[in-house]
Amino acid sequence: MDPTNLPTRTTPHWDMYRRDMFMLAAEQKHPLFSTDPEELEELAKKTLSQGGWLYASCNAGNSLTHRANREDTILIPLAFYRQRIVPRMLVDTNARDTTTELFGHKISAPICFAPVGINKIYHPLGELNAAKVAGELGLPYCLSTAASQSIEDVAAANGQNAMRFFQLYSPPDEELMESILRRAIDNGFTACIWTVDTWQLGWRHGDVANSNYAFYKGIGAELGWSDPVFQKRMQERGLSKEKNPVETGQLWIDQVWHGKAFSWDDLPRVMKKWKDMSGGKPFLVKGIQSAEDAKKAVELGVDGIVCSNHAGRQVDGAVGSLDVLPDIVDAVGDKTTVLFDSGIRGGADVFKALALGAKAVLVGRLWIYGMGIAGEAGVRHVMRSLLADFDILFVPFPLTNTYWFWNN
Ligand SMILES: Cc1cc2nc3c(=O)[nH]c(=O)nc-3n(C[C@H](O)[C@H](O)[C@H](O)COP(=O)(O)O)c2cc1C
Ligand SMILES: O=C(O)C(=O)c1ccccc1
Repeated sequence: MDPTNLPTRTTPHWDMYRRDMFMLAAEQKHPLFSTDPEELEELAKKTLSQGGWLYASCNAGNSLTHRANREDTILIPLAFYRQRIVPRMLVDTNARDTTTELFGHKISAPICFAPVGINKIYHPLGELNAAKVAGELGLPYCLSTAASQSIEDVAAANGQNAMRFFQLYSPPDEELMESILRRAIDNGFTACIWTVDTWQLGWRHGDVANSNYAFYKGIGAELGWSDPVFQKRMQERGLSKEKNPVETGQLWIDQVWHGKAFSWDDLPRVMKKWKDMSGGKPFLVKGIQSAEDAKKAVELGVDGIVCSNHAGRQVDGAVGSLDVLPDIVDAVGDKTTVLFDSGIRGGADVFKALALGAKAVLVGRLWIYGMGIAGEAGVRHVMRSLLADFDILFVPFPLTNTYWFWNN
C-alpha cells in the first residue's frame, strides 16, 4: 500500500500512526517496540526493574479476577473473549471521528489514562511522562493520590487546556484532605474520582514475597511532601523530607491510605467537600462492580461511576469487569456517566466496552509498561498504537447500535 495515499481526514488523525509505521517500513526501520500487548508484557518483564515489573503486574491472590477480566476458557467464555464483534462491510466510514464529550469537555477519543500510583518506579520522570502525552493526545489524565510527582508539576506537564481528573484516596485528616483538593482544583483538575475498592491493598503474592512496597520506602509521597498541611504534620513530628524520606513517605501513605474502610455514609461528606470547594465539579466513584452499588451511588448523587475491579488487583475470584458492565449500564446508564476499566489491551476492547454502554474507558497497564520500557516515548507509542487500532474499528456510534454484536 502506498503510505502517501491514505484517506485524509480532518480530526483526529489517529490513523496517521499507521502511516508512521508504514513509513518506518519504507525506511527499513522498526517501531520503538512491538504493539502486540502480549509482547509488550514480555518486553516489560525483561526491561523494568524487578520491583517495577512486580508492582505493575501482580494481582490479588491467584490472579482469578485478573484472568476473568479477559480470559476465555473452553467451558466458560468470559469478558473480552466472550464478546465478539460482527463486522459489517461497505458502510461509509470515511467520516469517522473519535472525538467525544466528557462532562462538557471535548476529548479526542473516549480513552482516559487510569490513575496509577508511584510512577517513579518505572521511570525517573514518573507521572510527568504520561501527563504530558495525555495532554498532547487530547485524552484525559487521572492523577493518583499516591503519585511520585506533585500536583503542580503534573498539571504543568499535562498542559493548560488538557482535561485532568484527580483520584482521591481520602485521608481522615480533614484539613489535609481539603489542602490536597484545593491544590487539585487550583491546578485545573476538573473532576474527582474517589476510589472505593482499595482501602487496603489486595494480597498480591509476588509483592508480598519480595517486600515490594516502594511507597513504604519513600516513593509515592510527593503529594504530601509538597503540601503545606502535610509539611506541618511532618514538623509536628520533628521530621523533614530531606532528613527522613522513608519515615515521611510512610507517614503520607498511612495518612491517605489508612486501611480504615469508609462506608456509604461517608460518601455524601466526601462528595460535598469536593463539590463545595470546586463549585460543583463532577464527582465519581471508582471500583463499582454491582448494579446495586451503582444504584446506591447514583441515589446519593454522584456524577459518574467507574466500573472497575482495579485490574484484578484487589479481590481474587471476583467477576470480570466487562461481564458486569451491561448490568450496571442497565441499572444506571440513563442516569449517570458510566466509565469502564480493567483489561483494556487493544482497540477492539475499547469498542466492546463502548458498545456495552460505557461512555469512555480508562487504561492502566498498557501505558505503565510503555513508560517502563521507554519513558515518554514508550507511553506515546503505546497510546498512539491503541488509538490507531481503535480508529480502524470505529464507526459512528448510532450505527453500532444496530449491528455490532454477538455474544454467548
Ligand atoms: C501498578 C498499578 C497501580 C495502580 N494505582 C492506582 C491508584 O493509585 N489509584 C487508583 O484508583 N487505581 C490504581 N490502579 C488501578 C487503575 O486505575 C485501573 O483501575 C486499572 O489499572 C485498569 O486496568 P488495566 O491496567 O487492565 O487497564 C493501579 C493499577 C496498577 C496496575
Ligand atoms: O497498587 C495499587 O493498585 C494502588 O492503587 C496503589 C495504592 C497506593 C500506592 C500505590 C498504588
